[in-house]
Amino acid sequence: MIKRAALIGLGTMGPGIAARLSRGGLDVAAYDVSEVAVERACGTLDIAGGVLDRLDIKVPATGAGTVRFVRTIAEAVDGAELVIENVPENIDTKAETYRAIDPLIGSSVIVASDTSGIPITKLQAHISHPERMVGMHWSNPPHIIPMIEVIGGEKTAPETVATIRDLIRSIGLLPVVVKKDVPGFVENRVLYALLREAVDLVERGVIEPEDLDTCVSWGIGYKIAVIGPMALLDMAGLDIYKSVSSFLNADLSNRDDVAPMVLEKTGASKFGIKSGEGMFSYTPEQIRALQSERARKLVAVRRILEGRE
Ligand SMILES: NC(=O)C1=CN([C@@H]2O[C@H](COP(=O)(O)OP(=O)(O)OC[C@H]3O[C@@H](n4cnc5c(N)ncnc54)[C@H](O)[C@@H]3O)[C@@H](O)[C@H]2O)C=CC1
Ligand SMILES: Cc1ncc(C(=O)O)c(C(=O)O)c1O
Repeated sequence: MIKRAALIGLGTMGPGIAARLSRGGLDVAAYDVSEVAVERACGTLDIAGGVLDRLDIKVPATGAGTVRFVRTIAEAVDGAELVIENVPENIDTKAETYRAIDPLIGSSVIVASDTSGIPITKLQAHISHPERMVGMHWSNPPHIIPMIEVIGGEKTAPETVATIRDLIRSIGLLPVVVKKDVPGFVENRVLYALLREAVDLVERGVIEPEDLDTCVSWGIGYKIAVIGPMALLDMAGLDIYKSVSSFLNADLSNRDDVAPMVLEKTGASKFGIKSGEGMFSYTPEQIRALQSERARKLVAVRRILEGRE
């Protein structure tokens, strides 16, 4: 079983992934090109650890692993059996990272990408042992959300997929193997179908952003955590779905570019929480309060869904 992992990229996702892997018994060497990112990651590890305590995530009998922050990519991958690439969602940045790693690792090392949806087949073109490359798509916040997609590209060996699936399972997480390497895999195809429609409704003035969130969170969201989409079809009745989809599908957003509202905001550096303004505005105090309130609620909901309270 894999014991030593390298984590490359410590932005939004990295610290939570490091915390969860070490709680599962892995020793993690963590690296980022940005000193600021490393400092922030150091600061958030303990917070993530506290959340894992509240989730009752136990350490294995062999003991907890460690997180070691290192200064070079070579130190990070030295001795690692698994390298998790977690750099920005840009194929050139990812390819550059693989080129840096490639001469430093042996042919038995698995390289996993946390890409949100770039096909693994495209990524593995930039590495000399493509059979050892796999998608390992965590969901944000990664120390709280237990599901991880596992995706093989055209050249991924089935054993590589099986090893990552088994690793995820062995540390108490929920692997879902995606059978075809489609862009966005499954989670983000479903999420982006929802987000495209949500952005379109707000942009067309059908609803205010706050009301859109109330509608989706208390209508669909709350329900869908308990009853998944396939089960929901049976609960509603396929006859109803047939009738509604016969007129509604044609009216849903089929935009195939990025919505103007999103281009306008990103053009003005309004990225959301990371810049203090996006769809909504946030002060630093509000961000801290929101993050702890969200973690508290997600922990409580997860404990109930797992039948622990
Ligand atoms: N933000 C999210 O909700 C989710 C993101 N992902 C995916 O995970 C990956 C990372 O996403 P985020 O953490 O959100 O990105 P981010 O932009 O917050 O962090 C990326 C980090 O990578 C670092 N970096 C850039 N080039 C590097 C290099 N050559 N070597 C080492 N570090 C480097 C940056 O300094 C930054 O700290 C992306 O592929 C993204 O699509 C996956 C699931 C959810
Ligand atoms: C907006 C958005 N985009 C991508 C992802 C991802 O899973 O890659 C997420 C997420 O919640 O994890 C997301 O919210």
